[in-house]
Amino acid sequence: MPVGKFLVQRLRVPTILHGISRSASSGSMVISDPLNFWSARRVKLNDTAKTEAVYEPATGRLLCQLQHCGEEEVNQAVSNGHSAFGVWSKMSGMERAKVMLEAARIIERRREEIAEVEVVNNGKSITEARLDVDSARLCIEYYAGLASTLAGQHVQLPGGSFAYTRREPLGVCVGIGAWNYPLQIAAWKSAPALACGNSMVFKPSPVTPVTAVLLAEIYVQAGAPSGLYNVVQGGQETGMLLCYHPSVAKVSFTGSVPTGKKIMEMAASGVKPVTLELGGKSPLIVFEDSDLENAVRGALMANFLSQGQVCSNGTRVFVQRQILPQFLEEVVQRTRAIQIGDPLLEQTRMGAVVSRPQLEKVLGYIRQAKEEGARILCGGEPITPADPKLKNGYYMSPCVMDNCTDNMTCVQEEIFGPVMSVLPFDTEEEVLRRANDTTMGLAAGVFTRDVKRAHRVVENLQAGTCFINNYNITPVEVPFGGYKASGIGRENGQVTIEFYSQLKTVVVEMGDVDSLF
Ligand SMILES: NC(=O)c1ccc[n+]([C@@H]2O[C@H](COP(=O)([O-])OP(=O)(O)OC[C@H]3O[C@@H](n4cnc5c(N)ncnc54)[C@H](O)[C@@H]3O)[C@@H](O)[C@H]2O)c1
Ligand SMILES: C[N+](C)(C)CCCC=O
Repeated sequence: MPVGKFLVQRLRVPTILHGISRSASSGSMVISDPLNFWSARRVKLNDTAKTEAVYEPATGRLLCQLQHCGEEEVNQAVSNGHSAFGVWSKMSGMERAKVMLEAARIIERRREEIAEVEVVNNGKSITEARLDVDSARLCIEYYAGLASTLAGQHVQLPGGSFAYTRREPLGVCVGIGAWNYPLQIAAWKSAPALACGNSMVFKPSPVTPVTAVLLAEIYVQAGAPSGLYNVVQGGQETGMLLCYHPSVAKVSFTGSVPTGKKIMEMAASGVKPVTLELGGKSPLIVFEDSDLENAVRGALMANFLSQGQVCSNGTRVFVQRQILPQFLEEVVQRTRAIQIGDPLLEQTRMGAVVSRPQLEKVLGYIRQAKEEGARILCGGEPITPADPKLKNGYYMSPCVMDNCTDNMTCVQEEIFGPVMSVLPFDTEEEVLRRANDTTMGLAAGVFTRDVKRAHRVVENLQAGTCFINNYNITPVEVPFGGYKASGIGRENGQVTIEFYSQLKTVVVEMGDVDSLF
């Protein structure tokens, strides 16, 4: 990692963020401005609004108070979205691209400060947060590039008549996000939506409400019409108001499977299309002929990014029995070496879990795994870093477990924390059956030097995204999404245009009407 380069950029950036005072050190950022956003500005709700405390995971300190939107505010945001849609949907793709590219340019310029805010709100390391900001920017750039390519077909009909199709936007799209990739999720949803000519009302997770609003300000600064991308804050109630809203054309959701099912039911009542990016319990298969060094690196990337709070994580690591001892030795050694601590420090590779309840939940899974017979090879303990300002933060050591079996809770359920379960296997046929034996199917990975086996295995894996000899790489040019209960639709790549637009067929008669009556 070119840490030196990052450091230089960090020192160069301005230190003032709208409504946020900071100095690049955990425990010092203050967020005072309202976090709801429509009419091209931050909106303070009246004092009767429901509020919720938001914490800094690194220190456990109160970061801000979130005001939840109710029916009146959701109506205002959707109505703003509607007004913007009237303007934006009539602009050419090139005109829309210009605004989006300007937004991308602003994000690039403000990379460091945005990444720092993400760290303070989410707890992930600054190194990872920078990559998330890059992914958000790249996604906006990518869809800006596609905006002017949206086109229909011309179809010749008898007698000189013809038909054509128009690819049209849907209207006001709702985005609802999870807390693990707050800015990236907001960008992965808004970029294709806006490129297609839609407007968006986005609701971040109430745990991580801050950076989605920065994106809203950036779109406005880039020249977006007022109301093009709005942010309403809140939890389940606010989300439900959005899903049921009669003026909302589509819901794009990222979150857990149980919530995804509810979203689908609510959208069904209004016959609205949904994109669902849900959870996973993905397999990573390591064959005995793998490049062991790369397989170990891949297993770490598959389990410990973002404190293990990654939907696509390969948390069921199947290792062919012949190489199990060497694999475990290497994985454990490297896991023990992961630097845990203040997520704003350059050397930190694992920051804080997002919240106290999430930390307790993850530790609870580890306790249960032990009771069910798993052996803890390293980690799995709460940690109190030496720095006194971090003493109330939500830290734990990354955990590797073996002696796992397919029926254990830790192997069946999404833990969403830094916990790797290792399972031995003997044959390709056996591992495929076991890898697919789950209701979910977000991602999967295979490490092998045998190119034929690699492709044969991925062909038979029931997962929307498969990695060969790597893991958790998600370039914005390629589709990302799940099979089975892990989701519906895709994000990223050209195909996502289909999920944010609709086709209108126009039939043109050039002769007389040939009436049967
Ligand atoms: N597939 C993906 O791309 C992807 C990416 C990131 C996270 N995830 C998944 O997200 C989950 C973790 O995130 P989470 O805990 O924030 O998920 P969650 O399902 O609890 O919440 C997600 C969002 O839904 C909102 N919400 C909750 N109940 C709602 C309701 N009844 N109606 C409308 N909105 C409602 C929440 O406020 C939040 O904004 C994990 O399962 C993870 O795998 C998936
Ligand atoms: C960029 N990652 C690490 C693959 C995360 C994708 C989004 C899932 O949580």
